[in-house]
Amino acid sequence: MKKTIRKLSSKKSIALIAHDNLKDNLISWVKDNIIFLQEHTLYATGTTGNLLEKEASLCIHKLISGPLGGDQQVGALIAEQKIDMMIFFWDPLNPAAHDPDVKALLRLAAVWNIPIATNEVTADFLISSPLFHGEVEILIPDYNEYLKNRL
Ligand SMILES: O=C(CO)COP(=O)(O)O
Repeated sequence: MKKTIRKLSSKKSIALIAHDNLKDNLISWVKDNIIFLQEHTLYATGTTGNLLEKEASLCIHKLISGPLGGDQQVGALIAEQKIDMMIFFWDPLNPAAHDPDVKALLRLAAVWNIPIATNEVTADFLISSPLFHGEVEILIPDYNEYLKNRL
């Protein structure tokens, strides 16, 4: 597929998500990195977002809780190019009722080529990258070209 360039500005829109067994880990990671994160626009699925607001006093755009559609909402925002990066503390050891939604979310993040971390160590790598703090160009599907070829 033909690609085009998308610019991620230095102020990024970041989705924060954690499965239940990893919510405490995400809360401490966010607290540890609050000085960096508070510069950006933050989104989160329902429970994660409410906990982060309470525990880390951050202002967060809270979506619906994951099992009730929140993962799909994040996926839709990624497809609309409204999310620049995703930190998802994903639990690989526990099956969830909404696993198809999680898979769909990860797929859309790959399609739209945004940086994602699905564990804490990768989140550390992302947040300590110079690219996190600056403007970045990424390659994404050229939607206009894609549509032109199909019509
Ligand atoms: O289920 C989730 C991710 O798949 C997260 O949803 P909550 O933040 O509502 O727990």
